[in-house]
Amino acid sequence: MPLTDFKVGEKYKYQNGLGSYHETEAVDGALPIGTNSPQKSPFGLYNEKLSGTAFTAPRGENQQSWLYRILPASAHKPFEARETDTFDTNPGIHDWVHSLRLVAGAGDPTMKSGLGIFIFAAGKDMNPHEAFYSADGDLLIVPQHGALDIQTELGKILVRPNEICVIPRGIRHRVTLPEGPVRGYILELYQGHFGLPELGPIGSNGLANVRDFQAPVAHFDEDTENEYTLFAKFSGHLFAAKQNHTPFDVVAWHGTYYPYKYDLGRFNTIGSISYDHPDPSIFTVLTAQSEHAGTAIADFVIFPPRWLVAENTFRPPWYHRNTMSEFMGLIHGQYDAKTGGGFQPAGASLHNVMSAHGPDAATHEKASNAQLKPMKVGEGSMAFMFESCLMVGVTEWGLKKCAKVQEGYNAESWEPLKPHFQRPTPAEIVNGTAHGTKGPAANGAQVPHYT
Ligand SMILES: O=C(O)Cc1cc(O)ccc1O
Ligand SMILES: [Fe+2]
Repeated sequence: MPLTDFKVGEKYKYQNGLGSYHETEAVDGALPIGTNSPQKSPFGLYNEKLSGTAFTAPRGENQQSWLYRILPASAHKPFEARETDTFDTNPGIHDWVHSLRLVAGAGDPTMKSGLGIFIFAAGKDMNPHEAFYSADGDLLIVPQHGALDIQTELGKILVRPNEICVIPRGIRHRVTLPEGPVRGYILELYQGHFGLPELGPIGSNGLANVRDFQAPVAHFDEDTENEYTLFAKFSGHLFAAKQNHTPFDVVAWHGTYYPYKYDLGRFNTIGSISYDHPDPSIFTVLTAQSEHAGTAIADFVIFPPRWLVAENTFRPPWYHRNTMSEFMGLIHGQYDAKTGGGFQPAGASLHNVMSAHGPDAATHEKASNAQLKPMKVGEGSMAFMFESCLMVGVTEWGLKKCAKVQEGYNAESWEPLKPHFQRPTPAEIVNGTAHGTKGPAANGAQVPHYT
């Protein structure tokens, strides 16, 4: 069910549409008309451009916004290196910035290539006089527990479990926790940007619909008295700079480069209404394509509650080996390929390039004997996958320090699988009854098959 049906109040206001040109002003008349960079902007604001792509990127890809603010972003003292891996000075309770743990990744932010996957678990608000940005990439945030109140330069966003948000590279933000501790996953995209997948024969609507993505409206604070600390993640390292004014002073903005949120409950899920289990690409919410069309640096894929009606079909995911890597997480409920108990909410799995995987033994047993009535799977459940064409390496933290690795994963999932093969008898072959199962023949038609 969509979450965003109920009112969240005046504090959060959004404009709908992804890839759209948006414009918003917190004070009427703050956007200059017919010019981006007038000699003097309305109300004495500074003009500032924020580029999300090279100036010369083709129009279809170009992303940039114009910000009209009280002081420009450059008005800060020099950055100094801060602890990167050692911020655990206050054990157990971290704010957003210090809660991010790199668990896996591929590539290198200095080359603007690849991605990083983080787990976060924060227990306290960021200080009111702090802000953070990542120069390394776009942050796709998937909360699993608790709400994130994210004040960005471009406005405020509330993100709860079953919603996601994207904060593009460079956008300053501050995270507070209105409902207490939070936990979740982040995919940081070091190259390109997320967009919607092509729909092909599906047609002009379906999957995640454009209008369900929400960008914030402009919101600004006025403070040129207090000292602020600006944290930056740059090439995987943390830096901090002081400034004597709030970074959240953008009175109006317009453009195509902005943060946005999406309620996963609004996803229009499509599946097989005849037979066979389709590829999970039909569940892609957002994709970041490599230069090779159809091959993603990162796909964000979800497994929402849905009806399964396929006839004569082994309905869970098939056993498979993939040239892509598959990092999965569970927001809530149970994933239909893992009913044996190993994969829990807030957990994660990684099936790297060519790692053989599929339903665990309990799921196989159940699904291969189930009566194939229409059935709803995933009720109250939401699993997701970060799928990448890259080989994803696991960090020292992911392998050891987190101390959460499920050592018996293979043993519990697939080693209990039993062979069921029965060689046909010569009589069965002669009688022509040894052809295996026939196709679905839902309408009684003969399905051709060959021996
Ligand atoms: O491995 C997984 O559980 C993810 C997955 C789901 C699916 O329905 C088909 C392929 C696939 O990799
Ligand atoms: Fe898979």
